[in-house]
Amino acid sequence: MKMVFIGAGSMAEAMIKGIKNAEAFSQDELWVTNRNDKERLQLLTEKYDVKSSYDLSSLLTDAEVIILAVKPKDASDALQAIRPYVKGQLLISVLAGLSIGFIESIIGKAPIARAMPNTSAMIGQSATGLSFNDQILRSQHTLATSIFSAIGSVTHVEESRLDLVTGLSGSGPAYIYYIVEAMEKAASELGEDAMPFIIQTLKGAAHMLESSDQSPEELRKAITSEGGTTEAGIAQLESHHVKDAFAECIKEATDHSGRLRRQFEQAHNI
Ligand SMILES: NC(=O)C1=CN([C@@H]2O[C@H](COP(=O)(O)OP(=O)(O)OC[C@H]3O[C@@H](n4cnc5c(N)ncnc54)[C@H](OP(=O)(O)O)[C@@H]3O)[C@@H](O)[C@H]2O)C=CC1
Ligand SMILES: O=C(O)[C@@H]1CCC=N1
Repeated sequence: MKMVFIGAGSMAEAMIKGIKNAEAFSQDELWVTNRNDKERLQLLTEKYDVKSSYDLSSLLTDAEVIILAVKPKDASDALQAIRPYVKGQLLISVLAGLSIGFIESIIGKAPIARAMPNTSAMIGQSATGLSFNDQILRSQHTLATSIFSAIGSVTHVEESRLDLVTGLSGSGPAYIYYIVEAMEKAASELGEDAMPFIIQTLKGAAHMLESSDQSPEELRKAITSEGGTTEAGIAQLESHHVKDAFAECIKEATDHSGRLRRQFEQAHNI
C-alpha cells in the first residue's frame, strides 16, 4: 500500500516516525513531498528510509492514501495542486480548522477523512480524533482507523467536535511542555537532576489517572494533607486562577480552530 504525505513538517515527521516504529505498514510504501525545501526531504528520506518526489502525477496516481499535512494557509494551493490526481484514493487531512466541506469545495466529491492527531504520534502515543465524509468506503474507514491506531489511540467523533479535540489534545502536548518549563525553572537548584523527577511525576500521574477508579479531584485530595505542603502550593495556583487560565486556554484554542474554518469558508464562499 502506497501512502503519500503532502507536507514534510513536524506533523508529517511525527506520523512517519510513529508509523515506521509500529511496523504496521512496509517502509517502501511511505512517500513524502513538500513545496520546495529539498534539504528537509533529504533529511526525512535518510532518517526514516522513506521515498520522496516532486512529481505529483507519479506520486499520487497509484497511491492508496494521501495525507495532507501542510499549514492551513497553504491548504488551498496544495489542494489545487493535487486535485487532478485525486481519483478515489483515501484523502486524510490533519489540518487544524479546515473542514471536510472546504476540501470538497476544491477537490469535489471524494473519500475524505479529517483527523486531529498530536506530535506524540512520534512515539506511538497520539490521541487522535477522526471523522469521515459520506464518500468513505468501509475498507477506507478501516484503513484510516488502522493508520492512526498504529500511532496511538483513535476516537471517532462528529466533525463538529474536532475544534474541541484540536484545542484539547492536538495542541495539548504544548500545554504540558509549558508546565514542565515552569517546573524546571522552579527546580533550577537541582540542575539536571530536576528533569527525571518531573518526567516520572508526569508519567506516574498519567498512569494513576488511567488505572485508578478515583476522579482527578479525589486523586488530588489524597495528596493534599491539611496544613501540608500541597495545600500551600495549590493555594498559590488558586490565587493566580490557574484552573480558569487553563480552561480559557483550551477554549481559545478551540475557538481559534473555528475561526480558521470560517475564514476559509468565507474566502471560498462556502
Ligand atoms: N504540529 C502539530 O503539533 C500538529 C499539527 N497539525 C496540523 O498539521 C499541519 C502541518 O503542521 P506542521 O507539520 O506543524 O507544519 P510545518 O510548517 O512544520 O510543515 C508544513 C509543510 O507543508 C509543506 N507545504 C506547504 N505548501 C505546500 C504545497 N503546496 N505542497 C506540498 N507541501 C507544501 C511545507 O513545505 P516547505 O517547507 O517546502 O514550504 C512543509 O513541509 C497543520 O495544518 C496543523 O494544523 C495537527 C496536529 C498537531
Ligand atoms: O498550533 C496549531 O495550529 C497546530 C494544530 C494543533 C497543534 N498544532
